[in-house]
Amino acid sequence: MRAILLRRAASAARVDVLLYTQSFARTGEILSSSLLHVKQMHARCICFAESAVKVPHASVTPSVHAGNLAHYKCTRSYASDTDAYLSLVRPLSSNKLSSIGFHRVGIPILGVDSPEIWTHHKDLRPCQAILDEVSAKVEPSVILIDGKLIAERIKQEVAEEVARVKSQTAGKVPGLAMVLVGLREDAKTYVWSKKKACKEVGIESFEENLPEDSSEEEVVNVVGKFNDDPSVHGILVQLPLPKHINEERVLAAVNVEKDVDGFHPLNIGKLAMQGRSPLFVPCTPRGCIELLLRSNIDIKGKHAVVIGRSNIVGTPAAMLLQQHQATVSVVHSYTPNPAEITNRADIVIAAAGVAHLVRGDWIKPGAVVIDVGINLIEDPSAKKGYRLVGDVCFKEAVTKASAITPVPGGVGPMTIAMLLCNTLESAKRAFGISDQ
Ligand SMILES: Nc1nc(=O)c2c([nH]1)NC[C@@H]1CN(c3ccc(C(=O)N[C@@H](CCC(=O)O)C(=O)O)cc3)C=[N+]21
Repeated sequence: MRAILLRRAASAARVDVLLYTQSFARTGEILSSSLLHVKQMHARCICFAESAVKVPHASVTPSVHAGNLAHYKCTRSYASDTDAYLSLVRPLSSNKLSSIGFHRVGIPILGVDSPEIWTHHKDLRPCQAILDEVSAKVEPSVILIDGKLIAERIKQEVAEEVARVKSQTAGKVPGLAMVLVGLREDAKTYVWSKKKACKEVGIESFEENLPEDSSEEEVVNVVGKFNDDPSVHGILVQLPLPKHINEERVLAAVNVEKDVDGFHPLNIGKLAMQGRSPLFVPCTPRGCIELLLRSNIDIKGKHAVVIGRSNIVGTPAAMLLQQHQATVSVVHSYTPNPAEITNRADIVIAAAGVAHLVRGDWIKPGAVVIDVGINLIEDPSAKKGYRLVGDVCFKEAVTKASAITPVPGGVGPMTIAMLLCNTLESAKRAFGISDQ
């Protein structure tokens, strides 16, 4: 099964090297040294990890990204064999790959097992190298959409409203519960920043940390406990969950009236329908729209292109843009001409999870670019040795766009601000308090 998937993926992506491992975290160092070879060969490479971990290890991610030779994307979990399976650490030429069976067959790859792998890194010149050449050409009129600032304003509004709720309910405040399974570093950071934001605006936060090997039953039980707790108005199950846990079942267990992430099928379903109002809209897509609205950017009648089709960003973002009267195209890893389609967009929302996927030539002059990506890339000049970049090659796009969000400081802080808004709205519904 795994061999078939790997072969399919390799032929789809026209890669030279395929690295496969059970977990980036465990095999980081081995991968790093293999990737050095890859780098020297100027090969195209894809790394797979069985665990759905995308970013975490500085030791791996920067190497993967070094020189933009590689793009990687963790796929869904496959059959879980025993040891870390690092079979294909083979920096081979394409010819050699063919000789061992990795043909460029070009078959369409469809079906549930198809991994989401982007294959459009045509230009192997690292984005960084081009940057300095173009930086002189930046349009002075381009608007930098400051997500951090806008999120701060929203947090102030939320804080004022929380105070009003408190005074009208003899001291009751909104409550947000977070369920974290396992000990992923990045997840802990996110949960920490969400708790901090809650504190800033007067929302009470609850946290339940479950061990990585918890059973689905245990996770569902914790969700149930928060469902029954009247001081909790929002429940957030931090994603991704460990692979032995059925995400669909856990998310469906969240009381739809406390689903501040907006991931409950009923909320998503209503979002997809005309004339229905979901109780909650997913935070990141809502944050993108809010950035547009608060920057006085018209959505109505505009052509919007959403890059990526995930359940948590791409798909709900496309639905939300339609609710706002945009004409929407969704570009994904099987779209043959993503640059061409994106180049027709007035508004681009990039949510593919691939660093620097969107290059300058993808952007129509004057387009508005919202970059949802959060990717770590190697940067020796940075204190930690890596830095955060988006799905958009910022310095190229900034020469074309009329407005653009940075990473960090763009969509990220808005996700948290929208979570606070959703929690506040939920509490107001529970307390029977209307908007003033
Ligand atoms: N059930 C669930 N709901 C989520 O909303 C959810 C999730 N699971 N799993 C993980 C992702 C990721 N996420 C982020 C939130 C804020 C920033 C953020 O504030 N980023 C800052 C900086 C971060 C930094 O510097 O490290 C920025 O972009 O400026 C990033 C990422 C929410 N997620």
